[in-house]
Amino acid sequence: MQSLGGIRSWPATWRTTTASMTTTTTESVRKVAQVLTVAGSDSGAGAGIQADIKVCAARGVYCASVITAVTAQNTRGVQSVHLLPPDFVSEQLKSVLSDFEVDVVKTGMLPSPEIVEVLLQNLSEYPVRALVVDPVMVSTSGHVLAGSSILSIFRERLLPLADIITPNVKEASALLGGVRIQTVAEMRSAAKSLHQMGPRFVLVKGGDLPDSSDSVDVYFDGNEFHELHSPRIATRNTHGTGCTLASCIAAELAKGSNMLSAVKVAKRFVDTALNYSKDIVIGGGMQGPFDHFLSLKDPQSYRQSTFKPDDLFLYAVTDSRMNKKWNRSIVDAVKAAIEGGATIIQLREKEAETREFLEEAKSCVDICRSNGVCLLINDRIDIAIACDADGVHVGQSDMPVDLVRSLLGPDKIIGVSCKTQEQAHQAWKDGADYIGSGGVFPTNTKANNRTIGLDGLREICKASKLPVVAIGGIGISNAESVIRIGEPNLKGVAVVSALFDQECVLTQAKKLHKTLTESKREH
Ligand SMILES: Nc1ncnc2c1ncn2[C@@H]1O[C@H](COP(=O)(O)OP(=O)(O)OP(=O)(O)O)[C@@H](O)[C@H]1O
Ligand SMILES: Cc1ncc(CO)c(N)n1
Ligand SMILES: [Mg+2]
Repeated sequence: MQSLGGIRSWPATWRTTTASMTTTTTESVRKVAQVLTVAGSDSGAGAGIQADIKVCAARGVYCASVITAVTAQNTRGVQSVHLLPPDFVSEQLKSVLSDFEVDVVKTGMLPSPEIVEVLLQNLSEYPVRALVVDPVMVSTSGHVLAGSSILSIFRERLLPLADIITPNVKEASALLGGVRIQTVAEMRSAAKSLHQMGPRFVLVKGGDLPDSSDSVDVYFDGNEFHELHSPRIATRNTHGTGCTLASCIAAELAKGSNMLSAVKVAKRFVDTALNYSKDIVIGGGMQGPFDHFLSLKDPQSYRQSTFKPDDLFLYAVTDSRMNKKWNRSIVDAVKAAIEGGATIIQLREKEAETREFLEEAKSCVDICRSNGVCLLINDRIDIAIACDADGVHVGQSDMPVDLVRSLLGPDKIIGVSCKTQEQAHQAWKDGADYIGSGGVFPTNTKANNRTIGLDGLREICKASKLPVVAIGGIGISNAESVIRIGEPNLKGVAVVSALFDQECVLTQAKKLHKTLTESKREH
């Protein structure tokens, strides 16, 4: 199996370009990111194959399905399980893997060692870029979906091939021979022991951890731990959270994300979907399914699963003249800014030729996506659509926000520059996601730009229903005074010269990140 280190990336969704229907000489081809789920069917459709297909569809990724078992299952529990013959599972695997360009295989219920065996054989014959193993063993209702007979083949042969495994606390305990896991400290030590079985990354899920007010998942990459916290949502609709999390990781990997970014997006997706569906009623039992398609009904909360206001913390805006002056490409500038801690990137290229800009923007999308950082394009809606950027930033004399929204669709982020309370209100009414406010201090980057000062910034923050990022003449020496205004919806600062009109972008980004972090801590 190829390692994830060499992961390829491409514009991944089926939105990106349209194939020409009329030309006969050159056929335009769209690459679609593809996941194959190898899992069991849940007749209640909250977990298993049905959840996997829904998640991938919601994330813009194609999902093929090889069924290992059929369960008679509802919100009250699992009534019966029927295993498919291993030979027939193998037939399905061959059908899909010999025909499709599968990027990532995700496994769920693998109910017998013979079925794991045919999976291993097919994976050696048809390598894929990444393998996500969700070691499903017991349903939340307590029914055994895969018994102890699968433990040894899991430990010895499947886990060593996995890029990531995602056990819940019970599954982690079973894989480790029954160790006690009841605290986050015990989850950490379980993650470490599981890592020694060979997977490249381990995520121990804490949805079922007793007595915790947070829902904590522990991620281990072999060196470092990350604890992913989210408030525990009070709902009965948690059936299928595990399948959803693993499939969302697979979908993000298929689109080109690195592992930690994929896991973070997946955790946020589960959290947003659970929150959105916490009071729906489907079925009469204790374990209801939730709604994966919130994007169709509540676009704003869907956007929040990829963009959150805190992403505005250190907002880097590129400038073609500065890159030319320091003789570096946009791509190198963006790489250095991200490495130094930039949390969102905007490409603002006023003089670039369209064709060249588009190619550069595509490369920047790949870099940003693999680092889990959103990329916005200034003003050029056409470029944003063509390179599948995460959104745009527009000024008051650019295209109006409601039109931008209708062109970009519900999933994309829109930011607007606002100097007055009225403009801030309008931006909110038109469906923007954040506003940029300034110039806070005088600047040379933008000619004839009125300075609003810290007082003007404070007024706009008070009036704005949207998160605010401050812009204009901000750098290491005055960033603290901006943070110090202490308005809760002021989420960060946007900078141009302070990063890009500098000899070393990386060093300046690191310094500014440190200054902002310290200022935030103190105020
Ligand atoms: N009530 C909740 N509120 C917020 N997040 C939750 C809640 N329950 C589970 N999660 C999150 O959902 C994800 C799946 O975790 P969980 O431990 O429930 O997996 P699982 O037991 O394999 O799920 P399944 O119900 O599919 O068997 C984790 O990221 C976990 O933190
Ligand atoms: C088929 C199936 N797979 C996985 C799970 C775990 O949620 C389930 N309940 N049912
Ligand atoms: Mg659970």
